[in-house]
Amino acid sequence: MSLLELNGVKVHFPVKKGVLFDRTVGHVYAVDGVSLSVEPGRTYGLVGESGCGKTTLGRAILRLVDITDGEVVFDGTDLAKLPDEEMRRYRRRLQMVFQDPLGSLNPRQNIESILTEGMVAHGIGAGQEERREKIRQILARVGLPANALSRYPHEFSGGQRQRIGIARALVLEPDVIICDEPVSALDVSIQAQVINLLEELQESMGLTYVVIAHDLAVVRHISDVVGVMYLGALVEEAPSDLLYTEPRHPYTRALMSAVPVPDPVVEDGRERILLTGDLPSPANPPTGCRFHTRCPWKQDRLCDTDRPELRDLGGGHRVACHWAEEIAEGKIQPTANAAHLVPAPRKEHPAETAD
Ligand SMILES: Nc1ncnc2c1ncn2[C@@H]1O[C@H](COP(=O)(O)OP(=O)(O)OP(=O)(O)O)[C@@H](O)[C@H]1O
Repeated sequence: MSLLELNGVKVHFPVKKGVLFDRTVGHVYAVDGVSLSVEPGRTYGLVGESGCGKTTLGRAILRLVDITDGEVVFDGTDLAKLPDEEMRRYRRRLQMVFQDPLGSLNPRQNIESILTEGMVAHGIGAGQEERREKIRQILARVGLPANALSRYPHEFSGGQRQRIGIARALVLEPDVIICDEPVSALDVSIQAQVINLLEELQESMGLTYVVIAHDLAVVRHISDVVGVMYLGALVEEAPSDLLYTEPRHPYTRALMSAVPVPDPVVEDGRERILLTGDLPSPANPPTGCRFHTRCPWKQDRLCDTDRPELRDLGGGHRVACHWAEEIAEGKIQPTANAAHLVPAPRKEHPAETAD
């Protein structure tokens, strides 16, 4: 049974004009009909280009933005329709860790004050001493010294500040943590440490994660299931390894082909898809399949008229492309009008030439 289920979630931001910004002249379709589910204790990774709606979707789960339509079912309750008063009871159980730890920590508060704030608001801990003890335990769990309590955010390194951000979520004893680009502001050498910490905490505390990131390697490593977003919609979803080895949507294939592979043997024969053209505006998305304006496999039929829904390919693999099977079987060849396929030159390997 899933702990978190999204059904047709839409977040449309009104575009206002006029002297008083009182005239709605259109909408930004930031999230436009996303359905997915997250199992308890597992990690759902969300990837996609900047502006595709990942953060807005994360914020919608926590109801930090107004949900235009759809359901956000958490532990059997649709949060989208809950009155604000009742939503408060659920807030504690769903927390967010942000990309920029410094920007999300008040520089004038010491760590104890930052961590205590949410506990007081949610009635956790009987008094100051009990809360302090809990904070000490959590700081130890995230690998920070106990003397961090009286220090201020600027006194810590980027990686330590992200640990503080994680501790701030953990003191509230959440079930779900939405991690929005949790390591992209950190040095590469520190990224692995924070990812490992998130994994350890998940294991020991039974946490459920939604990890939002543009870095495919990070998402692959940490996620059980990965969803790929393009212009406000999921275009593909699969168990992590399956998605990376058998991407079926042209957009996913393009994303994957842009990731450098350290193994030169793999690199040689690899498909390279260079997407041309800008990402269309979410205020004016293309008709039909939203990817058709940049798709190397675009067909004259269906692509620009019918918006594809996610279809089940089996094994938890879902794809929103009319022609996914034909493309995979090589029955449809790429056209060069919207993107170039650049097959890498096949180099000879010593193993192949040695006699
Ligand atoms: N409050 C808002 N009002 C109007 N438009 C918004 C608002 N918040 C986000 N948007 C727009 O919605 C779209 C999706 O933004 P979002 O931040 O969710 O994308 P993202 O995939 O998380 O990108 P990034 O990785 O750059 O954060 C963008 O076009 C953005 O400009």
